[in-house]
Formats: sequence, C-alpha cells, structure tokens
Amino acid sequence: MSDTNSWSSKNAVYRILDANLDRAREGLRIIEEWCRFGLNTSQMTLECKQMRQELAAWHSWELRQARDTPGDTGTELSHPQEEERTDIESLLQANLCRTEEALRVLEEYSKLYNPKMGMACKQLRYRVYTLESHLLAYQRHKQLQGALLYLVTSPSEHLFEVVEAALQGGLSLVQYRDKGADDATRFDRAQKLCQLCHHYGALFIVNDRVDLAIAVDADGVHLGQQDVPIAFARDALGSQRLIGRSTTNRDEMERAIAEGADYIGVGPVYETPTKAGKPAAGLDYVRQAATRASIPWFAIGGIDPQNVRDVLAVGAERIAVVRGIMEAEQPTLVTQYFLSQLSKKQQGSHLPGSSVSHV
Ligand SMILES: Cc1ncc(COP(=O)(O)OP(=O)(O)O)c(N)n1
Ligand SMILES: Cc1ncsc1CCOP(=O)(O)O
Ligand SMILES: [Mg+2]
Repeated sequence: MSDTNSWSSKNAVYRILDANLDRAREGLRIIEEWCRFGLNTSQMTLECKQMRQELAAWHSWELRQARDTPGDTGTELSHPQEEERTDIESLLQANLCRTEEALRVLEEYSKLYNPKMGMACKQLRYRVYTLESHLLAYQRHKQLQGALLYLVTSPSEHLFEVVEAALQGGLSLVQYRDKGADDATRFDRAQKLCQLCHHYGALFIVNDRVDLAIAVDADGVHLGQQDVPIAFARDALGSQRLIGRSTTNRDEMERAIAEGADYIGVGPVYETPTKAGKPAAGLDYVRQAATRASIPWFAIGGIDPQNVRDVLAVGAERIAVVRGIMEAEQPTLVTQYFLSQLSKKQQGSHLPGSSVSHV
C-alpha cells in the first residue's frame, strides 16, 4: 500500500472513530435528559453521564483533528423516521439503538487504532443494553403507577374508534380482551391497538396470551387464575414487561404479589354480564385491597359512572371498566368523567353528590 493510501485509510478510521464517539455521546445525552427530567432517576442519569465521560476520555485530539465536516457526504442524510418521532418510547428506543450501533462501530474500528479502546467500547455497549432494560422497565412501572383508569376492551365494530376516543379523553392504560376471535384476527387487532396506544403514550396490555403480547411488543399481559402461571410469563416476558393478575379474594391477592405480579385486578366488585356467572367479590374485598395491597390494583366488575363513587368511597384509587367505556355513547366524555372522579379521590378532595347526567 502506498504512503498516500495508508495515510488516507488511517485518516478515514480516525474520522469514523471521531464521528461515532460524537454519535454515542449524543445518544446517551438524549437518554440522560429523559432519565433526569422525565423520570427523575438519579441512578440512571448518573450511569449515562459516566458513560459519556468515559467516551469523552477516548476522544483524543488526533481523532478530533481528522474531522472534515464539509467533506462528509453523510451529514445531509437523514431517515424520514427521524423527523417523526411520535412518542417518548420511540424516541428513547431510537437513541438507545443509535448509541448501541455507534459503540459497535467504535469497538470494531478501534481494533485498528487502539485495542484497549475497542475493549472499553464493548463493555460500554453491554452497559447500554443493561441501561435499556432498566430504563424500559422503569418507564413502564412509572406509567403504570400514574394510570388510574384501565380500559379492558370487548369485541366491537367500532373497537379502534372507541379506544381512540377514550385515549383522547386521557386514558393511559388499555387491555385488549377478545375471547372469541381467531389468532390472525387477534394478532392484527392487537398490533393496531398497540400502535394506537403508544401513539397516545398509553400502555398496552394483552389479555390471557403471553405469546401475543410478545408478538406485538405489548407492554405486558393480564393473567387470570386459570391462565398460565406468573413465573412462566415472567420467564418469557422478562422484567421489563408488566404482568397483571386477576384476584377475587385476599389469598389470591397475596399470592399474586408474592409471585411478582406488577398489578392486580380486584373483583368482580359487582356481578356483571361481561363475566356472566362469576359471583361478585363485593365492596368488602375492595376494602381489604385498600388496606393490604402493596402494588397498584384496579377495582373491576360492574363499575359505571353511577356507582364509581361508591367504589372509590371504600378505598379504590384505580378502576378498570369494560362496558362503562366500550358501550358508552360518548366514550371521551365518560373517560373524562371517570378520570375526574379518580383524580379528585387522589387529591383527597372527593366530594359526594356531583351530577353524572351529562354522561
Ligand atoms: C384488569 C383485569 N382484571 C381482571 C380481569 C379478568 O381476567 P380473567 O379472570 O383471566 O378473565 P378473562 O378476562 O380472561 O375472561 C381482566 N381481564 N383484567
Ligand atoms: C374481565 C372482568 N374480570 C372481572 S370482572 C370483569 C368484567 C368487567 O366488565 P364490566 O366493566 O363490563 O362490568
Ligand atoms: Mg384470562
């Protein structure tokens, strides 16, 4: 190889390292800002900062010197998706991916420059993978904590319209429940609902089916007492995704918590045609959950705008509904009404006697 050739390939390697050190640090900075201001988590914020500082230490003067921005043919190229991030998850995912890619490039090209740097970048890449799984788990749990109203869907000609109307009313947690459809239909509907929910920044859970939850990249699965064990679902879903469990009494509640459920359904509070033949667990069980449950729990079963305040009065702070929204004439308004009652309760200023005639 001539001198000129070897100089130009060395220079190209320097430019690749320079560009990817910047790229990895930028990606980390974007993630760090969310950890700091969006999630208020000092541990993950610090982890991002330390990784940025380690990268900065490898960014030597000779690498910076090789930079040639006007001669870089890649500065104008951007993917259309970069212009249209619609939610925080996709923004985080894109920047985690960008950081991991940049670190992989650094790992490979550093072998031609400084093998120690290659090893360091490999370690950093694994740290980013760990950060990714912690971040997604944290993000989902935080969203779950904030969710007061849970829509469990029923088959409907207007499934997507109703769910979207509820999301527009401020709903932040949706479960796709469809006992009768074939797998292809369920997959198709779950995939569309998942996209819709994420577009509105809401969590999306699949009822009964762990495989379907994974297939559509849902935020989690809801399991009843007759569904697969929580341990099986946890193995398949990992710690990042949420697992909900139905409970009808205190024993089931305690077992679900011990087995690692992220939230529980508490009910049926009232008998309901949506689960015909299932006896009501009643308001007494809601009272017990209010004093005993150490994880988020949703009162469910027969809850509507007329009786929601009775359920809140015995200690519920979160509710799940099917017909209350799916069969409402104005799903956005009903959602807003439920949410207003729930947030009043949260603020401790729940007052009896307000009219519900408008829904
Ligand atoms: C939030 C919530 N709570 C309870 C249930 C009921 O689950 P399960 O007992 O498995 O009954 P099906 O919904 O599968 O008929 C739920 N889906 N969601
Ligand atoms: C799925 C489920 N699990 C316990 S009650 C219930 C159905 C609740 O439906 P609705 O809100 O229409 O009474
Ligand atoms: Mg079930």
